[in-house]
Amino acid sequence: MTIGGHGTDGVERRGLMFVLSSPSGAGKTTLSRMLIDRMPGLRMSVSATTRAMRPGEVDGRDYSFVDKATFGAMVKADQLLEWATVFDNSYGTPRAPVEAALSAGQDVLFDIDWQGTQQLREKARADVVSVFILPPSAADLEKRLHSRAQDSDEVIRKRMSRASHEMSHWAEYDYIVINHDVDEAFAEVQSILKAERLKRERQTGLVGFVRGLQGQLQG
Ligand SMILES: Nc1ncnc2c1ncn2[C@@H]1O[C@H](COP(=O)(O)OP(=O)(O)OP(=O)(O)O)[C@@H](O)[C@H]1O
Ligand SMILES: Nc1nc2c(ncn2[C@@H]2O[C@H](COP(=O)(O)O)[C@@H](O)[C@H]2O)c(=O)[nH]1
Repeated sequence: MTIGGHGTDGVERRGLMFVLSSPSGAGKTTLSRMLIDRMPGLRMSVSATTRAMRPGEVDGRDYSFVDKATFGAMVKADQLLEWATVFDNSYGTPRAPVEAALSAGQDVLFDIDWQGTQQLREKARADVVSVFILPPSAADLEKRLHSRAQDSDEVIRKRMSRASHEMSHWAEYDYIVINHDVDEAFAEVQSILKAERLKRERQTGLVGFVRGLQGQLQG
């Protein structure tokens, strides 16, 4: 994957793939929206899905809502960077927008499950930074799924019964954030992104930058 661009300080930097995963309802969509609003240089990856649109969701913003045949054709044409079946529906990351954003020096934010994270890691290990969001308790998780008021009781039951399995993948992630308070969790996730952007190996323009500084000192 071709990755490169300029950091906000003008030093060339490799774009990174910032992944948030969690059991359903722990808060990754909420945290993703806050990150996109408040962190310049970060683009959301809009997944394709065969699941039905929820009230308030917008096609092309929250997901690209496609039928099963279209999703199958995208898989066949290798248009998805990763894909998985979650809660009986297919979800996948369209490849082209991600590659375009990374090539333009932007970081890309993914709200995907553990299966997708594993696939991204296999493809671009050095560029993936993964964060697993945990709920403070099972009771809070259930309350959040109900308070979102977008899924039937049957769907919520399914998601609660999958939560333990989803959570069993926590140790595969680089960072773990417990989402007690949304502002605190946001501050933690934001700190991770800021620190990862400054990693020496990501700042590919540093050699030239430091040489320039040394030239100024000598001249
Ligand atoms: N720290 C928090 N305290 C209380 N409620 C929260 C907190 N974080 C998120 N919520 C609420 O919990 C509900 C679920 O959050 P959200 O939709 O972000 O979860 P999610 O992990 O993206 O779920 P899914 O995987 O199903 O998309 C939302 O109504 C959101 O406003
Ligand atoms: N592997 C992928 N998982 C994805 C993708 N887009 C979303 N998801 C995950 O699916 C579940 C359910 O999402 P919901 O919007 O129906 O609540 C959640 O864990 C998402 O993170 C994707 O492109 N690939």
